[in-house]
Amino acid sequence: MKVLMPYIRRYRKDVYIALISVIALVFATLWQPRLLQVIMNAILKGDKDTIFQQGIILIILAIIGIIAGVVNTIYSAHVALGVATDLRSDLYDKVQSFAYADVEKFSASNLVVRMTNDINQIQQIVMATFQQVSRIPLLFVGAFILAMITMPQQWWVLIGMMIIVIAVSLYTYKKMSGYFAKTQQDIENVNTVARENLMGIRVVKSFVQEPHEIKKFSAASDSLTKVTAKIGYTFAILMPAFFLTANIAVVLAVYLVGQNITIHPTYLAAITSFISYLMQILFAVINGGFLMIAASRANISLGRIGEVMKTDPSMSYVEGNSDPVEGDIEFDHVTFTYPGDDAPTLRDVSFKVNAGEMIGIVGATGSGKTTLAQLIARLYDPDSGTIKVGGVDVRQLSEKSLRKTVAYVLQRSTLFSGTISANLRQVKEDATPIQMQWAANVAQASEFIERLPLTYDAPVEERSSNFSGGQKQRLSITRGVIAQPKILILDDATSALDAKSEKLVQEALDRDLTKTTTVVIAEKISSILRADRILVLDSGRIVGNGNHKELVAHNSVYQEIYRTQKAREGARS
Ligand SMILES: Nc1ncnc2c1ncn2[C@@H]1O[C@H](COP(=O)(O)OP(=O)(O)OP(=O)(O)O)[C@@H](O)[C@H]1O
Repeated sequence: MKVLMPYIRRYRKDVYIALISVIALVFATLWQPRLLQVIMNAILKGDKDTIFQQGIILIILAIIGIIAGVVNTIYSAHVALGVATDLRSDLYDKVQSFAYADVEKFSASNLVVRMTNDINQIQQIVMATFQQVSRIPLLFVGAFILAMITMPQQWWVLIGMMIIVIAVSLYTYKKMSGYFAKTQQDIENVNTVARENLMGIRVVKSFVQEPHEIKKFSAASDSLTKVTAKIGYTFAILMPAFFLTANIAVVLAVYLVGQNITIHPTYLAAITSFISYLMQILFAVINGGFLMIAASRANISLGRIGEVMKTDPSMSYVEGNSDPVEGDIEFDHVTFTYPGDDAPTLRDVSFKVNAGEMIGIVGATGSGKTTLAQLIARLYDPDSGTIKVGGVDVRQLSEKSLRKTVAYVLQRSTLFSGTISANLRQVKEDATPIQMQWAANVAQASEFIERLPLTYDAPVEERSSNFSGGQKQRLSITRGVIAQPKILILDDATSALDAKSEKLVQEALDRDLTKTTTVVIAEKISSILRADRILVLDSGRIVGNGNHKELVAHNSVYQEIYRTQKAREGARS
């Protein structure tokens, strides 16, 4: 609730209107049976004046009720939609402020569910709160008092019905809370399975994994179906049970009153009014139950949203200069462990790279190459040691300055849906067509971009599905070089290019980005032969630092990798 109150306060005016309209609505609802009673008695007496007068008041009251109901719904919706929109936007901003490790901790699909499904739950409860919360107690107490006034001798029928209905409601509420918590968890599981499947659809298809994937999805979906069905069954039993209780109360009241109706004809009007109040009490309890169930569901959602809102980004940046720094890189005794891991992935790593140099990083799979690159871009901070870029500790650089200095191109390129130029302008807002063309030339992308009907304004579909793997990599490199960064990290970023294109990219980088420090992580040694220096990683340690010739002559790990690759190439040719 603490999370929600500041958001609700922003809509004070709408809240007041919603609450005032509820009071008008309750008044109209409660007063109508009373008026009916007066009119019925007047009919029995043949008092036309009273029938006419009270009839008009009854119509006015009904109109007031309708208007108040509509106004209440409109303003409750204003508050609910406003709160949900603001909360969603703040949640999104919060997630944007997260470090990479924080997003990994929650998982992307989990955060998506929190931003969509959980926010929807909250929207619904806020709406229900301003429609029902003040209405239910007013209606309940008002109907109870008026029922007692109308037929005081039937007090025990009233109390009996209330005890049964409230007891059943409380029991169901307790049971339902557990079901709703499980529903939320199951929705998340279904989302995770569906998301993983759809993101990896090519792998699923190519490895004929559909039956396995269907089984996985069915398990998650079945669990959700089961718990949803349990909720449905409980409601299916609950509603008729409530109405049965109310009907028994009505029959009992009618039976008891009916015996005396000839002696007291006014009882006829009173019993009609009494039954109306009984029904209003029943509706108040049912709606109260629904509200409690929705509240318990929303409370879980609120907790999940609060958890994200309360999480401080595990990494913060200093404010300050947004200018890029020079391209030197220095690792000084850097050790790094992934959050939650026991053993470090990088151990006591030290090396220096001068601005403008090209360095290659090689090592067996899992040796820590990507991790090392991620530390240069400060996606994580090391456990110990320092990383300097342009002579400054990366922790002392503003985020803008670091992003302007370091461009990181990944093997699995992520382009955003929109257009090619919009993707390039994400890195360089004021990129001109000539600059785009230059960057595309470096990445060997201009040839295919210029064949597209809309060239640089060509659309990029979701997950860039309208481009081939090689084209995606070229576009990513284009985006990486467009701002002429001081440091360019290519993390296996040319793996989908053929040898000739890869060579052309390398030559263009040498020719056009002479001042840029290039860090190339490559599986193939042929990709880094021309590097000024090559770092050899083995189980998170640097075991070699030299050029190709030196390493081939003296470094056993490098020799092993080189030999294995040569043998593989020999076998292929
Ligand atoms: N986000 C993560 N959380 C926990 N452990 C991780 C994470 N990312 C990588 N690792 C682990 O760190 C080790 C090094 O991974 P890294 O990706 O740096 O290796 P790599 O040398 O780039 O491998 P490859 O050549 O296969 O890309 C691996 O054992 C990997 O399982």
